[in-house]
Amino acid sequence: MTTLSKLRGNPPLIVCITNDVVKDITANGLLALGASPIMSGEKSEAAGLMQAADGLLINIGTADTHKKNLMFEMAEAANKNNVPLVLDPVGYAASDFRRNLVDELIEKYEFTLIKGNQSEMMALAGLESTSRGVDSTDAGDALEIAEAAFEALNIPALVTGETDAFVTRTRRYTLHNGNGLQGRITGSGCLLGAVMLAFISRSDGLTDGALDAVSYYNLCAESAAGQNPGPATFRTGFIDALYLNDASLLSGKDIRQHE
Ligand SMILES: Nc1ncnc2c1ncn2[C@@H]1O[C@H](COP(=O)(O)OP(=O)(O)O)[C@@H](O)[C@H]1O
Ligand SMILES: Cc1ncsc1CCOP(=O)(O)O
Repeated sequence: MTTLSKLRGNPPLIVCITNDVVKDITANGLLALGASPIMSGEKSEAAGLMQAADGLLINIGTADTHKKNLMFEMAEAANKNNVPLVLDPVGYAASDFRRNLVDELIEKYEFTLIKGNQSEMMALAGLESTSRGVDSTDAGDALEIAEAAFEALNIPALVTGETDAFVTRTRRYTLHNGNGLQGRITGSGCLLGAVMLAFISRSDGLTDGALDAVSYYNLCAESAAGQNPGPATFRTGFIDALYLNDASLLSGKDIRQHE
């Protein structure tokens, strides 16, 4: 059985502590895919939610002091219950608050995966970045950035952009599907973190789950872009594509393994 069929047959509960901009697209994207999203804003729910959860996403896009405490409580409960934990360091270099929050999260908790765009991951890896906000302003070598991020953080790392790169302790890949319209809607990086958790929670291994997730997601974007030339209809078509396609779409994946 494919990971996508397993996911659809047994929808994973994905808890999303995510930013205020993308809550809607994250919930709708996960539901369309076949997963079960829940957003939370209350730290006293952490123990109970993490006993039932199949994944926890921490996305710092609109974090504040209240959400920081919530993130710590949830991450601790996720680690206690061995719940896969993904970190999206949105706008890492944009402020000291964001940098300190992410650095503290990484120091305190065990993350299954960290994913970010080139600018975010460059800054995290200690490389010089031109970043100012939440969008990537850099155009470097995705694989080199992912390697540098893994080396600096010791966490499996996905760098997103026109080319995506995934690096673990033993494996290095680049992924070449996707469409430029993904950069023209807000939330396409944020939703990907949640989708990755859904796949990882139903996959036999982190790498297979991560590669299937990114490829399926980006192939859905390609198919939606074919029929929707502008961002607003693309966004709708993309959610439809997450629902309408099945694992056979993955025959179009373009993944390259590197030595
Ligand atoms: N120019 C592009 N061509 C193809 N895919 C893209 C392009 N830009 C972004 N993507 C895809 O969009 C998703 C979000 O990536 P990115 O825009 O880098 O993240 P963020 O929204 O966090 O800045 C990823 O799945 C990535 O592969
Ligand atoms: C615009 C914005 N501001 C804070 S979070 C956010 C959304 C970022 O979403 P993505 O990085 O997935 O495009």
